[in-house]
Amino acid sequence: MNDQHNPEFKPTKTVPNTHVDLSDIINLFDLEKRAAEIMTKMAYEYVASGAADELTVRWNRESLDNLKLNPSVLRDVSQLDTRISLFGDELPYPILIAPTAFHKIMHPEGELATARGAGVASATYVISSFTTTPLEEIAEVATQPLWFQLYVQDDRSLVKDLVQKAEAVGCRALCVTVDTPVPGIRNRQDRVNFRLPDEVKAPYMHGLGDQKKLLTWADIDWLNSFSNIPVLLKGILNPADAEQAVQAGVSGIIVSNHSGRNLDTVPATIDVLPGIANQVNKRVPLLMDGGIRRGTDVLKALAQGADAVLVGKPVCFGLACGGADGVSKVMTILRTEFELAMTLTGRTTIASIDRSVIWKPA
Ligand SMILES: Cc1cc2nc3c(=O)[nH]c(=O)nc-3n(C[C@H](O)[C@H](O)[C@H](O)COP(=O)(O)O)c2cc1C
Ligand SMILES: O=C(O)C(=O)c1ccccc1
Repeated sequence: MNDQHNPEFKPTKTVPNTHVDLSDIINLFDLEKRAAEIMTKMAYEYVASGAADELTVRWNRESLDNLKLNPSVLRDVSQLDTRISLFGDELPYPILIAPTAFHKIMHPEGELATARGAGVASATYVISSFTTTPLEEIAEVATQPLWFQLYVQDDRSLVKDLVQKAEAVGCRALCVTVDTPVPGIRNRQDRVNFRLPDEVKAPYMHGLGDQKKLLTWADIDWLNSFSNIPVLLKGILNPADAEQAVQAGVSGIIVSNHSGRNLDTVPATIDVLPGIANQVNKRVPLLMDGGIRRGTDVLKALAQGADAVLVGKPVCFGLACGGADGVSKVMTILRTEFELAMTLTGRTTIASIDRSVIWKPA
């Protein structure tokens, strides 16, 4: 979509209206480089940074890189089926847009551009509690399933209202983020004195810093008691918590370390995934995020037990560089790479992607 031809497009002073030529963007790493050149320093540092020494940020990538693939040859790979079913919806491929905050600091059209890009790419978009656009407006432009990510704030009656609003606009699932009782150490954000520009508002949130009544398992029971949509927990990193989540009756689990943005030195998500997958044993869908940048990463995550993955930072960079076009480009690049990875490893269905895809020394 071209901004100039979009009747809803209103330039703001929030971010420069940079619309990059996306034709030289071949992969998701190209996009991050381009984003670093065109985003405001504050927005770039917000998106790109991790907690403290960023060891977990690095490990997410290193552990994915260190897994090697084990192709099977001479199989008929002329027909691929990449569809999955999640909570009654069919997704054409197993990659979702992770919830990320403050899209209007990345692009003037903010979450509307993200929703439009998701629509073009046939991707499910998980809206952040820190959306800078009202849910109704996002729902109006969305053509693919929306999910909602929930941060539980102290005022539980407002939390209930927000869940009900998400349901009312048609969100299909609720991802309750459980890894952020307090914000992590964000040295790079502190150095640029990160704050929202005055004209950008997150209408549903009153900040994370003032959470005094901490979220506990009792709150998950409470959410389950009234939510009419499936409740997933986002930010699980060990089998014991995954087991407790299943016992609590959640509908799904997202293995996540918040892209290494919260507690530095927790392990890479791809490393904890197999143990959690063994524990959960397919009782509920298992999703994973953190460092997914290549189609082979998606394949590896599915091989280690995920049913689907989410991508965060690349979508932010795509949004910054090209609004809806940039978002759809990110998803389409990853989808295309994933299909190639399936073809070249001889796996034509999602069900056929198991641990045998990962190479092991004899
Ligand atoms: C800029 C940014 C903002 C984020 N905001 C949220 C948020 O509001 N809620 C949440 O649950 N996770 C948030 N996350 C974490 C993502 O949902 C996701 O777990 C993570 O980004 C996935 O890793 P990746 O970015 O390496 O793909 C954010 C991540 C980034 C990069
Ligand atoms: O940046 C984040 O990762 C995040 O989840 C968040 C969003 C808004 C405010 C503080 C943290």
